[in-house]
Amino acid sequence: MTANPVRIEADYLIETPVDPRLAAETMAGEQSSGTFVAVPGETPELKARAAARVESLELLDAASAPSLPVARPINPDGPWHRARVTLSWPLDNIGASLPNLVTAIAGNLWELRQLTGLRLLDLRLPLAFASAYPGPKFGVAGTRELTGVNGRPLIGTIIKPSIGLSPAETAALVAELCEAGIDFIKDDELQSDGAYCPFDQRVRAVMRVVNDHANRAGKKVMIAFNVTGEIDQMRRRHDLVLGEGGTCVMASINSVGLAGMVELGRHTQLPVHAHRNGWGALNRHPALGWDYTAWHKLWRLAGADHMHVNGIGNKFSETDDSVVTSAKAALTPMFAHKPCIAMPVFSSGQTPAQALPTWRALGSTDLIFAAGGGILAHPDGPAAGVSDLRAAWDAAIAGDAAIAGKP
Ligand SMILES: O=C(O)[C@H](O)COP(=O)(O)O
Ligand SMILES: [Mg+2]
Repeated sequence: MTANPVRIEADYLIETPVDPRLAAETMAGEQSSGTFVAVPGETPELKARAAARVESLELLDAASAPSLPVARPINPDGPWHRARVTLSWPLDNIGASLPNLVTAIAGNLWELRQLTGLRLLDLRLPLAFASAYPGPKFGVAGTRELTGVNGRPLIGTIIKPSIGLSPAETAALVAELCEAGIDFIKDDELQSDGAYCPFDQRVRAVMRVVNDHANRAGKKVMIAFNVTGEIDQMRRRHDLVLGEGGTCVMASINSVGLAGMVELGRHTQLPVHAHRNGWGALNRHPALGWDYTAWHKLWRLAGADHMHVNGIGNKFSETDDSVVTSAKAALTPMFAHKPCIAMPVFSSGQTPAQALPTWRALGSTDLIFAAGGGILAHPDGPAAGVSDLRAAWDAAIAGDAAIAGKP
């Protein structure tokens, strides 16, 4: 059997009380043909075919204490070396399969007692993944075409209160926002198909006002309806949105999982807005979990057209640098022939004050800038919230910092 030379690569930050080279070899072994002890069948031929490999290891500063607990610590007094490690796997171990990719690059290795810290930083996938998965069907260009917005970000909001409004109340708010000139509105991720705001009734009520407005004003506002659910429900909800003339669906990607998102990505005839709620559990501790740069590639391949990246000066715990790195990653091509660009969505405590710093940090207008409280809590009402945000972005792009800083 001749080994296929095509390999998957993943970069990690590791922290370990053992020799980092040994720790990296343990990761590679555990995640491919090895286990805690040599087994007879792991022949040199089998290893040549199936073993993961340590491609590179760069020593970094040591930690002063272990970042993560270990029940039976090895070398309890340290030192805890840190290193950047690249591992590779033969593509043929798993084929071009996103769910199995996650098991290979991000499976049991989180639990290894040889590691007191492990973070997956980035990954590089063979072209077979580009062929096997849909990727975004609309991306930036398709979203701009559907909304008619060019040369500036899409100005958006989130229905607030997030939950509690009836379909008629939701539609009334949408009508007001359409009149105010908004480009994009999304359901909050907490709003799905509850008893007092059923999905079907909400879509019909909202699309009635969106279509009316489009007929009168010639501008169809993009509404990201939250279709999150089981796979059949998502397909059915998507079809309803499409049938009512809607132009976007939203899914909570951690809730529907990779298989759910892949199926939605294959089925969809509309842009898919990917809400990343739950992300904090995968990212918040610096010595554990994923960097967005690695993680978001899974969802882009699965079909995410819009990817949430938090926002500058957000209401959560993420640094501005991390937010901007994520947004730039979403706009960086994954494959030369299939870039899979996803439009970054800045959302979380956003107001007109963040327009200028966002523009300066990103240097691109290819984003959705979604302000829930930042528009709907405006003292002069939602229409004033929309026009202030639009003015802040226009001024930022035109270089007028004074107006862009207006609260
Ligand atoms: O789903 C979202 O993106 C958030 O609910 C944002 O809401 P905010 O703009 O009020 O923080
Ligand atoms: Mg929300």
